[in-house]
Amino acid sequence: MLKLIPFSCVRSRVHHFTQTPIPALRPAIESAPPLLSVLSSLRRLGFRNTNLGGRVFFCSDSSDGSDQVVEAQVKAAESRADEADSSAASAIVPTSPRPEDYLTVLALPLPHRPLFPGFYMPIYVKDPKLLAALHESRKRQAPYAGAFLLKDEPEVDSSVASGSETEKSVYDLKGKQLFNRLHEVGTLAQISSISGDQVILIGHRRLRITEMVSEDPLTVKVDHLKDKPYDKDDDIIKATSFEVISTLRDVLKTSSLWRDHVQTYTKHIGDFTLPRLADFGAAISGANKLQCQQVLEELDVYKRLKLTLELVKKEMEISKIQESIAKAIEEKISGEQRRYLLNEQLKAIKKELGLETDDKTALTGKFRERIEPKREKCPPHILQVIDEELTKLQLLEASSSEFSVTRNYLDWLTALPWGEYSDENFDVIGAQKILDEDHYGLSDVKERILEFIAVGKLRGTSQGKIICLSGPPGVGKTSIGRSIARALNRKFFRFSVGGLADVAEIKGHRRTYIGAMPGKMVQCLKNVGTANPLVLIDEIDKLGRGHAGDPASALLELLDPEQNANFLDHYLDVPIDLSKVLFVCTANVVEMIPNPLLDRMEVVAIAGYITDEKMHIARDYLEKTTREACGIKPEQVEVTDAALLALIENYCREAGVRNLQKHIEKIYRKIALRLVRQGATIEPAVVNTQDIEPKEPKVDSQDRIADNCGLEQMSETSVEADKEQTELPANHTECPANQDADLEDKKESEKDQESESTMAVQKVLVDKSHLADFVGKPVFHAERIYDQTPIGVVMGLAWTSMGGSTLYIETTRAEEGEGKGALQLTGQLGDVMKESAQIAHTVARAIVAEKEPENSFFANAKLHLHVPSGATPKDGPSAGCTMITSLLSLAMKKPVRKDLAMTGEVTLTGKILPIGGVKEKTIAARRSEVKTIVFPSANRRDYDELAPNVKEGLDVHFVDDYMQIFDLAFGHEQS
Ligand SMILES: Nc1ncnc2c1ncn2[C@@H]1O[C@H](COP(=O)(O)OP(=O)(O)OP(=O)(O)O)[C@@H](O)[C@H]1O
Repeated sequence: MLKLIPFSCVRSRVHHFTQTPIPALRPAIESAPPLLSVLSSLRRLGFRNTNLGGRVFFCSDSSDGSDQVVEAQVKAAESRADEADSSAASAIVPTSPRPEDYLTVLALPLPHRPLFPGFYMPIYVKDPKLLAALHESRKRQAPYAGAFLLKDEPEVDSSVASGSETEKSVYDLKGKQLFNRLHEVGTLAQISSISGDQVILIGHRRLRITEMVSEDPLTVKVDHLKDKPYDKDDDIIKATSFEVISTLRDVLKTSSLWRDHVQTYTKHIGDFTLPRLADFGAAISGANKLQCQQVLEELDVYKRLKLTLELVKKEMEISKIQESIAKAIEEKISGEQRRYLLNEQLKAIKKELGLETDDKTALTGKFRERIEPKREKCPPHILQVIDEELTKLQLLEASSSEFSVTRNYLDWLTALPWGEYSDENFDVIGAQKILDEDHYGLSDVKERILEFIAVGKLRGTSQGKIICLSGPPGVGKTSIGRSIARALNRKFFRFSVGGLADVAEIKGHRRTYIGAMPGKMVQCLKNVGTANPLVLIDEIDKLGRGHAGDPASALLELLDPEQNANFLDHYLDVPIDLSKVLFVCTANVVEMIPNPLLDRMEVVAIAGYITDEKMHIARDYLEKTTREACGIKPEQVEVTDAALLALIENYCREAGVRNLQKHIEKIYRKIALRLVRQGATIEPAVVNTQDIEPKEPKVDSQDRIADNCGLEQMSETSVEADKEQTELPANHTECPANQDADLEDKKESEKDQESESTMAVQKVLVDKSHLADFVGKPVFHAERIYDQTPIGVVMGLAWTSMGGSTLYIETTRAEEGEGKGALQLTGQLGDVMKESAQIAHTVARAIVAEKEPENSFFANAKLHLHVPSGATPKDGPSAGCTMITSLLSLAMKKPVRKDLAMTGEVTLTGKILPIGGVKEKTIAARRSEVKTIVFPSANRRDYDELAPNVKEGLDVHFVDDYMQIFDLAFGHEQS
């Protein structure tokens, strides 16, 4: 590029320099030939060149004695000089074409921004005719055209139209259409270079279109505009320009892009007169095209400066925001980098000091350390797998997924208790003590465990076994499991398989799956840390069907003593010895356990508890634990036997004791609340919350009152508190005599009491009479719906998963008429029960025919047999004998004996077959106050095994044939 610059002293011969270009040079420069031509023109004009510090200076002695110097930045120029049409070489020349030479110009549309004087702008000319015309004008040494900003198309929504579409339609504009779309004011642009369809324009001065001359290519007549005259010493103009400059300077500090603009401009134009300053500011700002056009159209220099100031100020704000965004991001990134670097440094330092080895080494060390103490007991094949995996771990890349799989695998392998066994307890007496400590009764289970211990003692080692405890809910199956573990000194692990449907829960997932885990058994071993725990598999009768494999079969492998010495978990993939594990399963209904599983178990049935047993459990176990759990001391509370009995008989009649436990908890929670309300704290001593005496002065009198009312001692404060809360009960009237007798003593001791009263506390008494205060009104039990069974109604005994219960068979005549004999059944009866009703009908008919030949009841009566409660589904053959009795009662119009209940399957010939659930049924019969029970003879053994307290007071008959029942049921009436 060529530029005239001030240059005072290049050589001694050079005297001064003027900024004015040499008139002789003008033609050469104006025609903008390639650089080499310029250089040769200069030389022809007598300039000599000299090289100073990489720059070439052209010097010449002028006729008036002054030197004029032209500096050529040859370095940049030379590289472009090779291109014949080099635009850069034609350069920004601070000379202007004469207006009279360019009154008619080609109109170039600018789609994006106007061109400001002194600035470059590349544009693309797609119109071939226009391009040809531009080439032509360059050839004619008149490389100037008018550049005008295009107006937005009014109907096109610029936000919707995509950029490329807009551009395309702009290039398609021609002639009049294009003319109408051009802004009036534009710039005289020097065509610096043309390469392909790219044209580089250099802005010179403002133009205004006056009229269109020709359409294709669009040529227009123009006026050359001049800035309005202005006073450059005017204070306001000065101040505005300074503000523009200072704002520009501020922006320059932050924006490197602007810095480049300024450098280029200063280097090549360097014209910072006020109009140019305004143009410069607007041109380099990021303002939109209309704002820029506004600046271009403004000929008043002051106004232009003001417009520019607005734009640069806005630019300043934007650059501030940009700076803060950049800063924030930089801070974040540098913060993270810093942390990373520090961590790396820390690692390196630790490694250097030997404090820490790298991840892999540390991990391997950890696993080796873990397995080392177990090495002796660990089976060799396991050790081999561990060693192989450790070697593999060392070879794997720490970030690879394989690495984490191997690490987790090793974690499990090394954490398992290989060959670790807890010392077993072979002390039968000690074990019995522990079992009795935790549970009342359950003698069958306890006996079985003691046998197990005895065998273990004799053998010197115990064998893994599967015991299945079956029984209704809440009879202590789960809790005795825990107690057995304690008695055997084994670790306890419980898992419930109720609803379990995925085999992977038992056998684990293969290691290749993401998030793979070993099965429950391996988790159990890791958890308990010994290889001989007691594993309680809860709810085995509720095992799910299985959507991925059959969980029952997987359990089979786990439980079978033949197979489980080499149990293979999918995740571990090495055989584990589970033969020393004692499995205890629990189930409510044994029949629901898959047969192959049941076959391998020793089933110990736990029937429900009778009232007497429940009393013991409540008194000695449930009450104790609940009291402790509530933080109540024994001396602070008394629950009477009568209250407990009422609770069992009226509120908690089910087979188990869970409901009883809940009720006891409820009572104790209420007691705790009362005690707290009454201010019970450290010194518990006294009182029945129900039977409150106003004053209680002396110890001897207290004893007497306590005898009558359950009141032992009372403080003033507690009395006051209780007066507010409790009404005096009925039995309060029993006490006045004592009160009267002690009245004087009370008065005397009142003063003494006052000082001690704050610490005294009441004792809460729970009696049958006010049990409802604690647990609400008793629940109505519909088990015994008839006090005296009417004709056609007989009580049967049933067994359910919740324990035993009594049920009635009701028969009545629905219709009568010659030959109408039929039987209708209701009560949600299953197929087996329906069949047994049909059998009963036939047998009953045969008996009547034999006993009362003239009785045509069955032949002519349509009968209806119903079993309440209708909403409960029922099934089974054991109600056969009850149905016959009910039908016979109706046919012979005789009610059955009072307090009789029966159960037994009947054959068509009247034979009685055995039934199940003898204990449950006996207990249920007792609950319903039945005195006489009929069981099949085949069940005699089951009955004999029952505890004496269960059998106490019952008249039980064992029968083979229905006729025996007939005699029992109706014989009594006859007699
Ligand atoms: N004979 C007993 N002696 C002392 N407490 C008992 C006795 N039987 C049951 N319990 C208590 O009853 C509560 C319920 O027992 P548990 O949960 O073991 O019943 P479960 O038979 O396992 O019931 P489910 O079949 O519903 O699982 C426990 O708190 C337990 O301590």
